[in-house]
Amino acid sequence: MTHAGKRKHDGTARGAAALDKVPDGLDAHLVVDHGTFRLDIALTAAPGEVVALLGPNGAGKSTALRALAGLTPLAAGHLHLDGTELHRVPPEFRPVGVVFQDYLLFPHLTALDNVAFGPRCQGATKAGARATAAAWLDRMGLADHAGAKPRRLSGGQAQRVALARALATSPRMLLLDEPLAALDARTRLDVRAQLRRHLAAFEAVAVLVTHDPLDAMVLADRLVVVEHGRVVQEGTPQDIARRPRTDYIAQLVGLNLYTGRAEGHTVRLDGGPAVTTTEDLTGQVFVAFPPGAVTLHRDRPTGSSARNLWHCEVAGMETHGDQIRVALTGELPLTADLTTVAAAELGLHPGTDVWATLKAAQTHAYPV
Ligand SMILES: Nc1ncnc2c1ncn2[C@@H]1O[C@H](COP(=O)(O)OP(=O)(O)OP(=O)(O)O)[C@@H](O)[C@H]1O
Repeated sequence: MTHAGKRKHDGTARGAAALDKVPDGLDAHLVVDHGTFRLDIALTAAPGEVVALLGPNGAGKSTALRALAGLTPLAAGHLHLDGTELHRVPPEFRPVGVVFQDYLLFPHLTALDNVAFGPRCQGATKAGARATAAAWLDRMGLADHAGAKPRRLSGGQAQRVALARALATSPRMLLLDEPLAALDARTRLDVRAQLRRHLAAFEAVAVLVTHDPLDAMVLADRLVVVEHGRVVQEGTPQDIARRPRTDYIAQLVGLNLYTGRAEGHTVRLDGGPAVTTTEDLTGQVFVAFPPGAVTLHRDRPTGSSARNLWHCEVAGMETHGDQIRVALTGELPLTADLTTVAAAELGLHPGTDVWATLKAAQTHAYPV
């Protein structure tokens, strides 16, 4: 992947001038006022980079995407794409392609004419636009469906036509709103893999909005997590999964997450007990551990090598994949994953008194 900031410097005056140029890609500060809801996020993306806006319902993701597309006005901030101020460019003249959640294909046009629509609007001849559209449909593996009307396309095919339609205009920024949300689970798997390949081949900026962490992690190079109209964390999927900074993200990636004050290998959790960790830190920290790292016992264990031991009560249980996810309250509220056999052997039910152990090596502490 290219990166906007990394420009070659040839040491000449021209090289120096190029360095002064505003970097290519997206540089936005989006402020949108919806009365009771205010969006205020900074967003950057380099050409070739795929950025996912991830967040719970109502976080402001669609509002951000609409602002990027020019469909919602900015109350303040700026919107630069490849050094051009897009803010004042009418939506139809922006070099931006949008794939909407329900694709919004023209029902009366064939797949080919849906895709040809953009190039035609950009001034291509009818034959030229159709040739461009045919090439895109071919690239999407849809050459055989060029003459089909949208109602005859499957969800996955319609999604690819919508993507082809957005890409056929050679946009400098591709916006995707919940690109896989309209698909059933089986189709989703295939379409996700295809979309990943198309996004990887796309050389300009791509921003996608999703509340599905798997879509975000698979499709994006970088995640920007939005809650209540603000960015709460951004980074690579790996970094976010390893070091969540809010409860929402911790739940998303399936980790128990706490804050506390570290002194060496001991973290005194805010309003809770101490946790022994392998990291040697000082000051405010996060402590995270996966539910699968917790072991439950009916009797207080003796001789366990685990450094952490808490007295808890089962608050609830639910199936989680092929495991049982147990919610615990007590000394430390936490979630534990057990095999069905282990849960049966322990005879767990809401209200059961249990002891939870956790090895220091399975915790992860990092500065706030
Ligand atoms: N045109 C509008 N006028 C007033 N309020 C709006 C408008 N559009 C969105 N909102 C409000 O802005 C907030 C953010 O909505 P938005 O659709 O951007 O969230 P989201 O993160 O995309 O959520 P979802 O995942 O449910 O689509 C919500 O509280 C919503 O009610």
